[in-house]
Amino acid sequence: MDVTPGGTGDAGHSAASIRLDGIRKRYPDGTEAVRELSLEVTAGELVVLIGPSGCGKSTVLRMVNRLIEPTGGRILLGDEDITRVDPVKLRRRIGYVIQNVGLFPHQTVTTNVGTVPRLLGWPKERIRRRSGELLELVGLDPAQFGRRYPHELSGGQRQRVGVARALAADPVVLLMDEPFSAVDPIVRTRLQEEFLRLQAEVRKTIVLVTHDLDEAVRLGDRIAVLSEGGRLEQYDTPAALLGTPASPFVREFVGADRGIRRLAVTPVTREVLDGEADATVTDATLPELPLGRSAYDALAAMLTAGTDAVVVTADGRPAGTLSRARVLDLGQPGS
Ligand SMILES: Nc1ncnc2c1ncn2[C@@H]1O[C@H](COP(=O)(O)OP(=O)(O)OP(=O)(O)O)[C@@H](O)[C@H]1O
Repeated sequence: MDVTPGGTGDAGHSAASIRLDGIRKRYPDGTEAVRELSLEVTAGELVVLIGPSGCGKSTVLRMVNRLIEPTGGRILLGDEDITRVDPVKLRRRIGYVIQNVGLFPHQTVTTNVGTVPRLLGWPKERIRRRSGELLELVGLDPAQFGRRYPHELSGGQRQRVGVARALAADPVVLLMDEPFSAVDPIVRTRLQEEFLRLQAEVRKTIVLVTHDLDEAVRLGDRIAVLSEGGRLEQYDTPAALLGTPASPFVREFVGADRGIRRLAVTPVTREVLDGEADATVTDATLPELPLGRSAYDALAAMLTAGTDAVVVTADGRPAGTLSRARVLDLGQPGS
C-alpha cells in the first residue's frame, strides 16, 4: 500500500517550517500566559514543549492554529504570516490531536477520519480510500474498525483514530496536546513507538505538548523547556538538554535522574568503545549488543548478565568492548 501523504493521488503537501516571532498572549482578565516567545521548528522536525503546569504550553500550541488569538508577534508557516489568514481555512491545513481525541460520538470511525477531507469537498470515493489508508497507517484494519463508533474502541484505538483524522487531509503541520496521556503507561509506550514509526514515514512538522519528560526525550528531535509566562529556558536535543542543562531551572526540571535518562538517548557508537576488539577473540561470557543500541541497553545487558562489560557487534561481528565504567561516564555531563 502506498501510505505516503499523497497516497490517494493527492499532490502531497510537504511539511512546513514554523516560526514563532515574539508571540505574546494576554488573556482578557490580564493573565500574561505568554510574555514573549520566539522559536523555530524546522520542516519535518518533531519539537516537544514541556514545562510546569500553567507555563503556557497549550496557549502557545493553540495560537499556532488560531484557536487562541495572539495579542502580539507573528507566526510564520513557511513564509506565510498566519496571524493574517482566515483561521477556519488555516485549521484545515493543520492537524490537531488532543488528549481525549474529541471524536464525534455518533459518527463511525471512517466518517470521523474523513472530517477534514469532507470539509474540503473531496469526492466521496476519494475520502473513503483516504480514510482506509490512514487507518492502516495507524495500525487499524479498516474492514474491522471502519464501521465502529468511538465508544466501541479502546482508549488506545481511539487515540490512533484521532491521529489518523489529524493526518487525513495531509496537513503541513501537526499539533498534539498531551496526545498519549489518557491511556495507561503500557499502551502509551506502544503508541509512542508506533507514532515514531509513523513520523519516520510521513515526516510532518510536529509540535507536541507533554508533561512527561520521558515522553519528551523519547519523541522529540528537540525539546523546548518553558517556564512561567512561556519563557524559553532551553531549546535543545534531548541529549544536550540532559547533558548540559542551561539553567538551574532546567537542571531541576530534568531531575536528579537525568544521567540515566541521558543513557537512553546516547547511542553506542564506535567512538565510545573502550578499544578495538580483537575480532578473533570473542569472550563468550560477555553479553553482546549491536552497535547503535543505547548506552542504557548496554548497562541493562551488563546488569542482567552480571558482567562489567559488553561485546559490541557490527553486522554480527565483534567491533569492540564497552565497559560499565565507560557507560557510566556517558551519563555524565560534558562527556
Ligand atoms: N481563557 C483564559 N483566561 C485567563 N487565563 C487563562 C486562560 N487560559 C489559560 N489561562 C492561564 O494562562 C496560563 C497558561 O495556561 P496554559 O493552559 O497555556 O498552560 P499549560 O502550560 O498548557 O498548563 P497545563 O500543563 O496545566 O495544561 C495559566 O496561568 C492559565 O491559568
